[in-house]
Amino acid sequence: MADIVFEDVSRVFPARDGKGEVAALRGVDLRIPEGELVVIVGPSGSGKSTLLDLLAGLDAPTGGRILLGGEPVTGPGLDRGVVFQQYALLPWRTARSNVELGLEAKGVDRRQRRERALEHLDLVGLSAFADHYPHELSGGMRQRVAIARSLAFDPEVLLMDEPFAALDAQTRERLQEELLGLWERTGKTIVFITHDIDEAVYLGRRVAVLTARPGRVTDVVEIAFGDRAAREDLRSDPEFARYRHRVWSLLHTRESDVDQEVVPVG
Ligand SMILES: Nc1ncnc2c1ncn2[C@@H]1O[C@H](COP(=O)(O)OP(=O)(O)OP(=O)(O)O)[C@@H](O)[C@H]1O
Repeated sequence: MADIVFEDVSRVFPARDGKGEVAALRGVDLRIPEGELVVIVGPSGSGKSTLLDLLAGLDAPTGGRILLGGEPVTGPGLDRGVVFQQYALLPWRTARSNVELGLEAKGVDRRQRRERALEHLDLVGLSAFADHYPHELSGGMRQRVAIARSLAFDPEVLLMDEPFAALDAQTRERLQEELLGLWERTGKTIVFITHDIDEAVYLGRRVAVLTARPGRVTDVVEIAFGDRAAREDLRSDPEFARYRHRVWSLLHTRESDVDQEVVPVG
């Protein structure tokens, strides 16, 4: 089972002004079962991006360890696809050719690359735009291409760092809906980072709440709406408001920890 386990994970950076240290994460414990959609929510500066970078293998913890399928994460790998806030598409490549990128790295032959790219563009509703360049696409479409690119090389885990934050509200809601559909169809493990409580409650089957810096998981809220499809406007549902309040309360419990941001050394 490709479960993800954070065991007492810390990440301390040297302060940018050269004086002391910044503890971005301290003692993070979290288990994410395979196939789960987990949202990690936390205030600005609580170490959300740091946590995702560690899981992506783009950075290493200064304490504790992260296991994926029982193996410690020691660097980036094709078992994890990452989608960032900025689309990170290559402007000189078409949508299809951008989706093919990861497949090239995997050594997939040309014909299969093309097929897989088109299949995944279809999955995100962009078949008709395969030959368009990023500048010819809207923000939402570009982010869909980025998602298709991450899924095309069939990673076990999809890591998403505030992927919809730069989009307008309507597009964001549409992409949230699409992401849920994608998750149901593909059964991928998805770790989604956001600072937006509504987004967390709407998407997450479990919402892990980080304290203010240094980030630590205070609680994991299980979200179970029963029959989502039966509710026309889930966000207006009283149950949604209750979950929202629960997460909000957890986010506001440990703000005094901000004082610990800089720890002098020596
Ligand atoms: N390379 C670095 N060097 C020094 N400090 C860093 C470094 N990277 C992150 N930090 C600090 O670690 C803390 C957590 O940063 P991080 O970007 O992970 O938070 P975040 O929760 O993603 O914030 P936001 O929601 O604002 O993007 C911040 O105080 C940040 O300044």
